[in-house]
Amino acid sequence: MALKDIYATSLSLLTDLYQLTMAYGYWKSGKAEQEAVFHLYFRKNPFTGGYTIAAGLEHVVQYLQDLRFRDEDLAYLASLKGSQGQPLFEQGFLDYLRNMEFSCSVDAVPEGTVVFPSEPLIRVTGPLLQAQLIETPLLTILNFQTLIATKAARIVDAAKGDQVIEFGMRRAQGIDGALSAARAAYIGGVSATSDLLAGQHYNIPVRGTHAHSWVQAFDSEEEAFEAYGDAFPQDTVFLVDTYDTLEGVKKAISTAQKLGPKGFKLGGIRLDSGDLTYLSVEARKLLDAAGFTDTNIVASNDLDERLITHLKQEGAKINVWGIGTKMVTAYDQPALGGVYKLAALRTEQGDWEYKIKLSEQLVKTSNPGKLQVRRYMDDSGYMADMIYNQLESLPDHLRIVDPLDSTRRKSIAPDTKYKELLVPVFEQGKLTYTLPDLQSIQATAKEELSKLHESIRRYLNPHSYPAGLEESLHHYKTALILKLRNE
Ligand SMILES: Nc1ncnc2c1ncn2[C@@H]1O[C@H](COP(=O)(O)OP(=O)(O)OP(=O)(O)O)[C@@H](O)[C@H]1O
Ligand SMILES: O=P(O)(O)OC[C@H]1O[C@H](OP(=O)(O)OP(=O)(O)O)[C@H](O)[C@@H]1O
Ligand SMILES: O=C(O)c1cccnc1
Repeated sequence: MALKDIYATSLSLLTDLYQLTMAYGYWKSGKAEQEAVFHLYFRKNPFTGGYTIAAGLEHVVQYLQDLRFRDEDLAYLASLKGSQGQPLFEQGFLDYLRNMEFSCSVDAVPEGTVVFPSEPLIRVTGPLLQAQLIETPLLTILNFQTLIATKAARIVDAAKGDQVIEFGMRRAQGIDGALSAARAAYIGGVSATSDLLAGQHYNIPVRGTHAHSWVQAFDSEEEAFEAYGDAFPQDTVFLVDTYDTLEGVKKAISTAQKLGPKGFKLGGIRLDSGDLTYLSVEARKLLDAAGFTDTNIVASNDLDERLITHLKQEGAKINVWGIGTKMVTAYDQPALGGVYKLAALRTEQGDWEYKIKLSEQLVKTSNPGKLQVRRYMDDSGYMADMIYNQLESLPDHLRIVDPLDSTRRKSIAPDTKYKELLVPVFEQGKLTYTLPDLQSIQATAKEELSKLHESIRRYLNPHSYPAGLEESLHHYKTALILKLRNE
């Protein structure tokens, strides 16, 4: 199948084999329709940071809206054989899949929202078979986009108001790695991408300069700049480091002076190697001395939030940052590690039975119930988050238990303002949520970050934001762990 056709077909098989074998097992044992609650959450903020930006929900919605097993999907499943050559799945099960319509309720945290460990980004309530089947694609989509949106937000924060352009496609982890990263990076706050496919599909502004090969293709740097300037007289950026950076800056200036009378405007110069502080300071002096005071200095070369911060501290005169590899590959944390866990099952009597996954490490033990996250705030910003079980009534006096030290508890004063993070997205399979456009999501992320204290946003040893379990949920969880361990 041609590459372009893969993404054009059904994504119903975008899941692990074990989701289908479990689905078959649920169907055979009569558990397929049993009502279940699953939560998708992560356990640690990425990049040893203090926050995470939720991203990817729009693609989850599109995937779920289109979740139907077509003839070609079922034919493939019918072709799968066990070790004895017998079909893996019975025809009756394949017929069940053919008629299956997505009927779960989905609640999710809107894209661009800041989130913290253990908080459900998505909650799925519905038939066990369906709610299980979608685990892998939901994780695939949200883990990656959330990771990249967070990385981009850190980089944009380090750039302190300078423009950041995403240049990563060539170094991304494959085609969707590039496309999804461009979308997520935009949510995280970059101004533009060099990726035209992302520009076309996601309406992200596109920007670019030129490569070293452009300069190499001419007999001299002057000729190269002049030809590019002739072709693009407005806001052109010349890459100046092909041979000798400061000589390149001088040639960019003389070209701009030569083409000026024809209406040419030098938008910027780009530095892509060498000591970026020294070169940007010297380049700024040359540009200013020639009257090009509003010409931008763009820098690229394996940059990330740490290097940008260093360069700024060193006094670099860079005001536009081109960031590729380290943003789209989420350097130096290649995956978010989000998980999807069963938290409640409805019994035959109609009651909810809460479920937990035990682990030697407390942070890896899942949370039981049907969870919601309440975020408390005052006029200066966000104060604390409380994860609670919506199926139980809340006590009058609310306290949040620190997940890392259960002796530390934070009382919530009555009448403290709050919002609930999970909002309805699908009600029994029907989409009830209006998807915001990407520009609004980017604005949401910016506003959300402004509500976090600076000490939580800093990239080095940030303060941890108070987020934990509501006290009665904490007690229930502890009792359940003890009961299961004793059993
Ligand atoms: N002043 C600086 N302080 C800290 N790091 C810097 C500074 N200037 C550049 N860097 C970073 O140092 C790294 C290596 O740059 P270096 O100059 O050694 O090689 P290079 O410029 O990539 O060489 P080339 O691209 O020609 O192979 C890059 O990640 C670059 O962003
Ligand atoms: O450095 P990044 O953050 O990944 O940004 C993207 C890089 O892509 C281009 O490099 P190119 O492919 O020409 O290779 P280079 O690294 O030799 O410059 C560009 O000049 C940037 O350096
Ligand atoms: O337009 C640019 O300057 C660009 C695009 C992709 C990668 N590096 C640079």
